[in-house]
Amino acid sequence: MHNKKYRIGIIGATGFTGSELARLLCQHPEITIKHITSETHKGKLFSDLHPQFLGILDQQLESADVIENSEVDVLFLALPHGVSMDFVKKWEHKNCKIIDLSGDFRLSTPAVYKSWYQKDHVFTKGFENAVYGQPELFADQIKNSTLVANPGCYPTASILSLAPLFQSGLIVEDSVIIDAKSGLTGAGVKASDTTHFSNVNENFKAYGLGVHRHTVEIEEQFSILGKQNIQVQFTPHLLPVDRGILVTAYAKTNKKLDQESITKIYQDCYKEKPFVRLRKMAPGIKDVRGSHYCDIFPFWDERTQRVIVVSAIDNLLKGAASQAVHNMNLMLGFEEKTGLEQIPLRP
Ligand SMILES: NC(=O)C1=CN([C@@H]2O[C@H](COP(=O)(O)OP(=O)(O)OC[C@H]3O[C@@H](n4cnc5c(N)ncnc54)[C@H](OP(=O)(O)O)[C@@H]3O)[C@@H](O)[C@H]2O)C=CC1
Ligand SMILES: CC(=O)N[C@@H](CCC(=O)OP(=O)(O)O)C(=O)O
Repeated sequence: MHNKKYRIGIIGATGFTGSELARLLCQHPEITIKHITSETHKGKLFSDLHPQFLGILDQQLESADVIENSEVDVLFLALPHGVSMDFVKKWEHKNCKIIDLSGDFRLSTPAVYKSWYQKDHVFTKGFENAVYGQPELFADQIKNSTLVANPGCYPTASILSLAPLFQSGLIVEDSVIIDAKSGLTGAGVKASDTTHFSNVNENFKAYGLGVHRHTVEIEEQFSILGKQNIQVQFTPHLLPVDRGILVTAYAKTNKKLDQESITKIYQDCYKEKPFVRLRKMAPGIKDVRGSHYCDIFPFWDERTQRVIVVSAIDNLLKGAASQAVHNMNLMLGFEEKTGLEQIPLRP
């Protein structure tokens, strides 16, 4: 039997992204799941909570405190923001790599974090080491890092939609509008008024206008790629579906393009990126559901002289769990596609 060398732990395994991580990692050829934690359900079997794992991962959920002295090679934090930072603080001096799925280490400074998350950061030192884990853009830094800040779901779809044009210096500063829609699992496993069936079913609404924390995450990454200070207008919407994010991004360019030239820019940027697929027409969320793909269609609107880019991801996968596994593959030196080649699930 193939010897699975690397041991991993998932803190917060009962949540939506934690259980998606478990699903992917159960089938990963190089790792073994050593610990899965839950505070609310410690002592129960994972498969009692998530029956889809029956006979596959009948492992006991432990309290995160109990595993503090255990050794793992990679620790995934699938915890709410504001909670993850405590665990990074506790684990960062140990000989393990940490992949944090929350927003706690994605931004440039503790001050920026405080202004968008309305919370003091308890582990500001982590900002010095954290690498923004967008594998298509920062693979070299990710390979050498010990702390990866896994990108947010809306930022993943938004950043990949316009990165080629920012890298080419073609975007007119402050012309970017991002209209984004997410399925309900983006809101986490805990029920709330927002996620109540009758508030979501057959409904569709915008939220977080002008204040959503992903605005600054997207702006910071565009500013790095475009080498200038970028502001974006970002509006998220809640879709009455389980999973999926669709982004429609609009921008002005400082040079006249056409469909052929814009297609070429995207082909050049993503030619060696196996999980970005360039489409010939606007993708839908079902085209990527259950997979690690980000499907993108860049369109030049000759009439308005604007670029319109549509991108689609699965928020729980490319927007969270599979992106975290992609980062792990880079950090541990595996082939980047290992364990990530699921074909999208449709209809
Ligand atoms: N859902 C999505 O599409 C995306 C989520 N993310 C981010 O990933 C992280 C996880 O998201 P998601 O899986 O949706 O969240 P969930 O709310 O579904 O799950 C979070 C888990 O964290 C555990 N938890 C909560 N509070 C504590 C605590 N104080 N100490 C220890 N464990 C705690 C809970 O488990 P228990 O009570 O069993 O201990 C819970 O199952 C979040 O930061 C989120 O913002 C990022 C991109 C996309
Ligand atoms: C639909 C929905 O509610 N989505 C979440 C974002 C998803 C997410 O988890 O983002 P972070 O990792 O940055 O917290 C929201 O808007 O708050």
